[in-house]
Amino acid sequence: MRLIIKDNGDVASAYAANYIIERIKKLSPTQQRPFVLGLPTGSSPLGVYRILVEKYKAGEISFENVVTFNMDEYVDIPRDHEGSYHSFMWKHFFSHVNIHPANVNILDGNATDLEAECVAYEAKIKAAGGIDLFLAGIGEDGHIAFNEPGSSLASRTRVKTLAYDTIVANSRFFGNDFDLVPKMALTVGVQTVLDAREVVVIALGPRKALAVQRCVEQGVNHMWTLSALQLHPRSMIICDEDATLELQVRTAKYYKDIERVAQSQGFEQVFPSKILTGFPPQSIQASIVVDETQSPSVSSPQSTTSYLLRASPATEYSTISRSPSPDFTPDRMGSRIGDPAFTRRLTPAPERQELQDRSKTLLPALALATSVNSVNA
Ligand SMILES: N[C@@H]1[C@@H](O)[C@H](O)[C@@H](COP(=O)(O)O)O[C@@H]1O
Repeated sequence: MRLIIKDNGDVASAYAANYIIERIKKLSPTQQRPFVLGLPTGSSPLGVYRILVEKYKAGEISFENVVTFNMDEYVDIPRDHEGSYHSFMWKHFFSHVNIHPANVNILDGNATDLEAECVAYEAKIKAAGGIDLFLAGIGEDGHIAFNEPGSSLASRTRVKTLAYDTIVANSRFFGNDFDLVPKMALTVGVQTVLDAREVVVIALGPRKALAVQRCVEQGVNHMWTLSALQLHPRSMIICDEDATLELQVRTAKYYKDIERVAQSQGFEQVFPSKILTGFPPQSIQASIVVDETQSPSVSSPQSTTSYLLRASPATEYSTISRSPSPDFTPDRMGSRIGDPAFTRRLTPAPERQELQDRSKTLLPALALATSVNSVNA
């Protein structure tokens, strides 16, 4: 996972927007092979959308051949309600660029069969060739999309009950009236996000600092679902200084340092194309029976993390060419070293030997003491 730390929200947003633009341009999308972009809502991506719109208006980028999939939508609020994610996306992004409305995909929180809507959404993502880049925000509790604490890290698009903290945090979009915030949402799953070829997260402000710390410095944990990105081969969190406030100084410095090196090596904006076509790793590919035409490539994705997150033991990694670990080989270091001290320590009953050793050193001393005493007497 890369962590890009910028001085403030504007610089971080510009970095994210430019990154997305570079990625779209690099792919040179066509109608047959569009760029598939996953998108979030919330206040964090607003700066990114503003810059994307500016760059579009300046003729620097076209969304003609871009297909989008939004992360989530509330259940049971009218599509044209100003708090709906449909309204949000058209207001802040879609109506300002040349995207085809038919290429915009947002979950329908008013579908009569919500489960079927979720299943169809996953199928639609797959039919589009998978998501090239998922832009995401982050909740204060570390959620990604609406994958609240405790969500399965293998989850897919589904109906989700919102956490109390999220309802409180999002009440600002509903006139600060807690009761007006929908209590349910449709959301892509953690695994849906992990299946994207690339994930870019924007995290701004001190309210996100604890979540960033948990997700970057601590382990993969379903209570901070963004932490699952640690399993993704190409994920990146772009944040401002305020969002790093809970990180150790050492961590922030480390990420700034390696980014400087990456920049000097020409890796700053775009990964070398061979990385993009080279996963899952050769070792995994070789052991999986797949139709050659379905082999992972830019146009036909196959996520490494799907394998990593599989519940059954991983069998993809061959152990044939690996020598067994010395830890499991019955061997006595003492017999190799030939030092009597080691041999002695490795006897089957060390306590008894210790007694024997002690008696060997104690008895002569005792004998000496006895003889001195008898002389003094
Ligand atoms: N479902 C969205 C998330 O996708 C978003 O990341 C989060 C943070 O929003 P903000 O950026 O406004 O803090 O809000 C909502 O919960």
